[in-house]
Amino acid sequence: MRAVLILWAPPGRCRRRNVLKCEYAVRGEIVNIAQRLQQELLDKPGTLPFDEILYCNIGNPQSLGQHPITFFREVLALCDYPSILDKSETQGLFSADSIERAWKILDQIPGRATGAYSHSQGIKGLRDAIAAGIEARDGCPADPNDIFLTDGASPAVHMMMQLLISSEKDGILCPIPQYPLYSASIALHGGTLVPYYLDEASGWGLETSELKKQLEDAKSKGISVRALVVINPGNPTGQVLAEGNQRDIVEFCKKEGLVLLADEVYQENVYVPDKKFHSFKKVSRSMGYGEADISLVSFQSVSKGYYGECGKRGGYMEVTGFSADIREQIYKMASVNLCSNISGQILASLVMSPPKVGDESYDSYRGERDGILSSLARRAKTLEDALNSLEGITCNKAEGAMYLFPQINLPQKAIEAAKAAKTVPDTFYCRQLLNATGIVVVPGSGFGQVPGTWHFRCTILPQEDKIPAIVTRLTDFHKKFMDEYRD
Ligand SMILES: Cc1ncc(COP(=O)(O)O)c(CN[C@@H]2CONC2=O)c1O
Repeated sequence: MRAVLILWAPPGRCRRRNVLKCEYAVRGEIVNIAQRLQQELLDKPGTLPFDEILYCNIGNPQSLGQHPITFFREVLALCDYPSILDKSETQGLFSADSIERAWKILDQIPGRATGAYSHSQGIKGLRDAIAAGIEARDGCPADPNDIFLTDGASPAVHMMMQLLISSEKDGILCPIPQYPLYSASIALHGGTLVPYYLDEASGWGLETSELKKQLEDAKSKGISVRALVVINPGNPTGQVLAEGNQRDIVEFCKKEGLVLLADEVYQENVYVPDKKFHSFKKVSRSMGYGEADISLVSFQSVSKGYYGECGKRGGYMEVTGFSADIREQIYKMASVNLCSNISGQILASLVMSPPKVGDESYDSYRGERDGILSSLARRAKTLEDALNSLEGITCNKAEGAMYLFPQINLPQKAIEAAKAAKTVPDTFYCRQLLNATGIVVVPGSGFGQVPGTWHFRCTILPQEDKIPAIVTRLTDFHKKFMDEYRD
């Protein structure tokens, strides 16, 4: 059964209240304190117990020293300044296949101008390349007309929330812990977040019994649940779903007529040998479900993976299983923003259609890609082991994505001290950690957690030579903190 979207919005919804309700902890209170401390380090060197701020709050790899992929940047440079292509010295500066790919892309852009508006879904030739990449990944057909290129995955998520939510009676099932883009977008659009709790004891497992329970609970409160968000690999939790679990989720959405919003921005970030990324598109088609059976929106981004091109703002949503009139509304929404930026569009096509075996750049591309991913896997393991060695901390493995999300069993004295400081315990801990070490992490309360449990999220992104210092500073701080607040 296909999901039905209500495209009518009640008059007088208080948008100002929605803005006030909206929160985004990844760049919240702790980061604001860090930026003040950063200025203090500049203004008054030597006055703080550390000499640099280590930003472990945001999945922003290149801000922490990760290099971009050479082939991607060669193609971008050539596309943005095509007259280089006519110069004889270019052959010696750029690989033959990046020159060839740049010509191919420019021939697909009207006027060969990356400064021109494009089709509101994105340049058709680039969507062809992305669709081909999806087909190569999944082994099932992908239609370029189902692809909407966006300025990162974030605006695509906002667009879908705008379409799905018409009042606070419209609910969206979201994982807890969740990436706060979802809670923020649902708040901004005046909807209701319907939580389903991931099971920390089973490595952040997603049980369909929990989905059913939360769905029924929402219905009993008069909430009409429209969609189910799944983030796979998970942020902040780092789990990679087993294919059988994904089949159960597809079955659940089909049975309940829910739109499946599959956030797959970490699809290239899988670090454990016993897990593999399967797209929900591939899983649903392998179950024999097609356009008429399930409404599925798959999100991808150029911000993650091994490319980490966060600032280029590229990504897409693949929209399948919606009726023509709803597709028309989605296109209308996209057209209001005219188009996404062309560099982001080009990058999204390169991410989904990178150099192949035999291409001149393949070996260097493969070396850069594997080097980054193997380093991320090592950093994840080192930090996971360090966290698990600390008193009162348990940390599930980061099977994928870019984060660790340890649980801290805080002494009652620390909980009382947090209350006295008019803050919640995990924020109190993160604030103390920052003030003592310069390490910036995000309190678990910014992602949601089982009431009475406390966590923080730390990225695995600082370069490997920085990891020992982070482990040392964190370990020393934690020992002192636990001694100070021991019951
Ligand atoms: C699960 C998930 N979906 C979407 C996005 C948005 O990506 P775009 O850059 O394409 O809009 C992010 C970004 N990750 C945020 C940003 O850094 N740290 C985070 O947790 C994310 O983690």
